Amino acid sequence: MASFVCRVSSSEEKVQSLILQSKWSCQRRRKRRQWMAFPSASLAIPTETSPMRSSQEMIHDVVIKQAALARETFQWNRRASSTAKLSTPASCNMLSAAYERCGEVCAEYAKTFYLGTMLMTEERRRAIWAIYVWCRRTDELVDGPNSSHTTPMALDRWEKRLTDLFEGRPYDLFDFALSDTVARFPIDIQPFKDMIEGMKQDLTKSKYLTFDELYLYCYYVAGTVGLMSVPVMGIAPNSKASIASIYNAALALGVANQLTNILRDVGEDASRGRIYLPQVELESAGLSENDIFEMKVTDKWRSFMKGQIQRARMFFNEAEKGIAELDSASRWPVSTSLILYRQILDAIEANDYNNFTKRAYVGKAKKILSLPVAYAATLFDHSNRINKART
Ligand SMILES: CC(C)=CCC/C(C)=C/CC/C(C)=C/CC/C(C)=C/[C@@H]1[C@@H](COP(=O)(O)OP(=O)(O)O)[C@]1(C)CC/C=C(\C)CC/C=C(\C)CCC=C(C)C
Ligand SMILES: [Mn+2]
Repeated sequence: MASFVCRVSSSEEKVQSLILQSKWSCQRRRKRRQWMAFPSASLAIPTETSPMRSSQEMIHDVVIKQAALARETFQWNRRASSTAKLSTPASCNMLSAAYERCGEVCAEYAKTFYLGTMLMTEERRRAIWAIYVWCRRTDELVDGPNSSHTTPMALDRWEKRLTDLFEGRPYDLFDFALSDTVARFPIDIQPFKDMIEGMKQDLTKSKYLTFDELYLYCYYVAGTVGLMSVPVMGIAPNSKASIASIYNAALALGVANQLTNILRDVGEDASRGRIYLPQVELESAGLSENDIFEMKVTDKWRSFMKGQIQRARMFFNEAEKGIAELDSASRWPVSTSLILYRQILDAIEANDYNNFTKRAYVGKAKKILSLPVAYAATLFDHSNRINKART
């Protein structure tokens, strides 16, 4: 990963601080939304007695804000995009080179995903590459080979750099591509800031007490990707769904992916002293942290895992409903990525829930087969919805 790992500027700039926590600490109570029911009582979110707002409520506010911004700015940005294009041949060449490098990074680090982007229009594909590279670099700050040098202050500087690129002051070639992307599409900075917040949390937090805590983490590091991507993927002009419901589906896809990542990597994470699985749920399944560190697949573990897998699948189902609402050219790649990721859950089952020492893996043949399956799913679901709307 060395070739594109970012170096965060060492200047001691003071950065605005993280907005969300203070904004979210307001005690405004509102009716609790139970939009995601849980498969068993032991997985229910224990928020009813808490005076604080649940993660779902707080994230819901972000989704509503993103949806409103997208509605307001879509027209404006489309018009602005013609002026966002750089005029001199030299800067045009540099921009093409910047996007090309983003594409190369994608192709190198996420082959299947890169293939998916080849199904999109050129403008969208390049934008998704630029977002991908920024996300990957952000993750590398806490997970990459130099992560031991990453401090919260370094992440503050990364955030300052983000603000700069959003204001048209990119720092390097990759930032240049993203800076162009955010000028072309109605993309808000908040999900990017939230991803940085999640990475900060990862530096200090190695345990999650409740699912509500884990859900917030999943939003930070993955749900945000859904919110960043929708403005690029585009919404079908004839979609009857509300923008907020489409953003919710995108959020659900990110959360589903991250929960799947967590379930796949239990052993690997435990060997780094990390347990993402909610402690309260482990306890009510009769499991302790030590059971995880000892990495034994017992019946208790299998039954616990069944519940966790069921919940991840519910998020995938929630996400699936949104795909038909996306612009037609974006449905296939998103559907492919959903089907591929969801198969990791099947692979955990096929490994008899040994996610300690066996990596759940989706083979090449299955991956290739997923392409026509995803294509058929988008055709079928879309026509189904159109027919429903007609009747
Ligand atoms: C309506 C509807 C369904 C719209 C679809 C919206 C959409 C395209 C959602 C995308 C969701 C998505 C792919 C989320 C990524 C989740 C993810 C894997 C997050 C990873 C975090 C950290 O995890 P960890 O460290 O445990 O994992 P590793 O071992 O390091 O892998 C991430 C690594 C954060 C960084 C995320 C990325 C690099 C992926 C960025 C992807 C995109 C910008 C493109 C998404 C587009 C398509 C076509 C799927
Ligand atoms: Mn990572």
